[in-house]
Amino acid sequence: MRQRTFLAPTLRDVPADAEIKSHQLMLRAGLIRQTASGIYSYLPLGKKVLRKVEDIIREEMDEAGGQEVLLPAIQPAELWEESGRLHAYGPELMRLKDRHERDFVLGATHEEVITDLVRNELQSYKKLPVNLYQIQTKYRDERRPRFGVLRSREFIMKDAYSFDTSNEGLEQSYQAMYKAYQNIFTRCALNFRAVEADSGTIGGTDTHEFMVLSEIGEDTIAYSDQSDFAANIEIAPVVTTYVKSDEPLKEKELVDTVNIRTIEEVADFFKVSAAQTIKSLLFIADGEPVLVLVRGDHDVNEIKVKNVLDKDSVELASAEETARLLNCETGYIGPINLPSEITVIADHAVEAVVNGICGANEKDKHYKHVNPGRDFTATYADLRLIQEGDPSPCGKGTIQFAMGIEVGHVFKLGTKYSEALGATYLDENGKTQTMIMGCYGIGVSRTVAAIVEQHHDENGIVWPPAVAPFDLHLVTINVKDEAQKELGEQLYQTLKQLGYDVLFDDRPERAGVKFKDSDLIGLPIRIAVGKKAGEGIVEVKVRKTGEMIEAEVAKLPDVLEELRTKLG
Ligand SMILES: O=C(C[C@@H]1CCCCN1)Cn1cnc2cc(Cl)c(F)cc2c1=O
Ligand SMILES: [Mg+2]
Repeated sequence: MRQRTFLAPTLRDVPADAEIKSHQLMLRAGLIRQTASGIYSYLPLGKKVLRKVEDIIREEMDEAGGQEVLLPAIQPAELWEESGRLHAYGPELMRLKDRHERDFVLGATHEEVITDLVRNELQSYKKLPVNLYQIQTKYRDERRPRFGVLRSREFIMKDAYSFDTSNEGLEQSYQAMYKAYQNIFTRCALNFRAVEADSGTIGGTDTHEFMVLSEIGEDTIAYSDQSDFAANIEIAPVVTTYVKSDEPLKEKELVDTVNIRTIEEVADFFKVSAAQTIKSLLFIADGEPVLVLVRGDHDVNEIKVKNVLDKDSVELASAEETARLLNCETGYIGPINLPSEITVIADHAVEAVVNGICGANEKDKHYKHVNPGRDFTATYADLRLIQEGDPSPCGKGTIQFAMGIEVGHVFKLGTKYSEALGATYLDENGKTQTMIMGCYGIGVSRTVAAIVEQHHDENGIVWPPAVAPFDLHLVTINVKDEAQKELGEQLYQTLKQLGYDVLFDDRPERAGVKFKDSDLIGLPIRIAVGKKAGEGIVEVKVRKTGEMIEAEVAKLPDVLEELRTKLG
């Protein structure tokens, strides 16, 4: 490809609203351009990388027994009505009407569509198990799109769906996908971890997220420093055991605490550590008020609260709701003298508090010498966020944190959708059975951004060869010099005949501009045709290491072959 006509508009300056390196570099190197908030156009360089990642995904999915399909982005609302999800999603699910005023949704995911297809086409156990996948654009109207294509409103996903006749079958499908994901992200040269995760709105049981380690990741991974345990902090179990002090229980006492609201203020006022205080948060779970207690030095894990209560929606009560239900403001609420309709659940750590402090459900008042069991009752569960230094739930080592970008998510769905949509088959005894499903997603466009996050330096992107938009960057330094021009043109043909995908910088630009653009675009190897063209000598540079080699043109094929083997 000749750069003179190639659409790769590079930018010298960092665009103002691009906060992270991958967003900045994908704009500056001419891979993407924003069309609207959270909506991007892929220019040729970006599209070529997308295709490389997609091809790696296809190879591994096909190898794992997947069959590629393509499902519609415009989905009849009736299917979402059948699954019960049409009204479960708010504005994030984009909706439209056709010319006949019929309702449709823009595909945020495809459980309904694929289950509808399978229920119509597969009726016998002989045709199962099956794994169908697609690589397709998804639409989710994120409230706050950010970080370029990492969190956009239109994005490319590989989504796969497996259909089995037994839980053992599902386990095999799940493991096959898990292995395929490990291969995919390894081939994309990503440093990633598979972590135990929460199945969220989709339901189902086991689920793992594939996280690319990165400081700008939005997810917190809790991992053991002495085993391969790793989990999204949302579900990482706390196994700490608490020893109750044997100090004598003192009489509960009501204390004036004017303007003393936060845990820090309370601990400071009573000259105790935060671990001596009880933090109370009022939640509304499917419309019912629930008071959640954690020790003052811990934080509530809202996903654990939701899972323990087994409710569809669990939200922190607003200040108004708190005032209405407890007749005081949030800084003074507590588990004592509660209206009877309010359930109290507490983290295990609270049970071991002796002579603690908590809000008195009265403005400017706290109780001290509070003792769980004597002064209030609660149902105890693991409700707190795990912290660095906590013992690992696997029993070996202690927990450390790392930030991650979720690029993959695999789920055991079970019969949630096949039940709702009646995807059944006749088993070997002619009995009707419900198919057992799994679903498996990869954020393809997000993976491209994650690769840039992990593969760049101060001069620009450093593409791993397997996903680079071109294999080689051939640069004629001075196109006005006959010898350089001639050799450049000749090498362009030779390298293409050797099977290399070559970006040829034949532009009448100054050397400095060409080298800056070349480092920014970041192809693995650059061949510069310069002053020694007359002697048949070119300069070969390895982008990743900066290594420079002067090579005779005749030896270039061998030099490149050697580098290709070394670079992988
Ligand atoms: O998508 C999944 C589960 C798996 C992920 C892998 C591939 C198949 N689906 C979960 N999820 C996430 N956000 C959503 C957003 C909207 Cl607006 C929606 F309507 C539905 C969903 C939704 O279902
Ligand atoms: Mg996910």
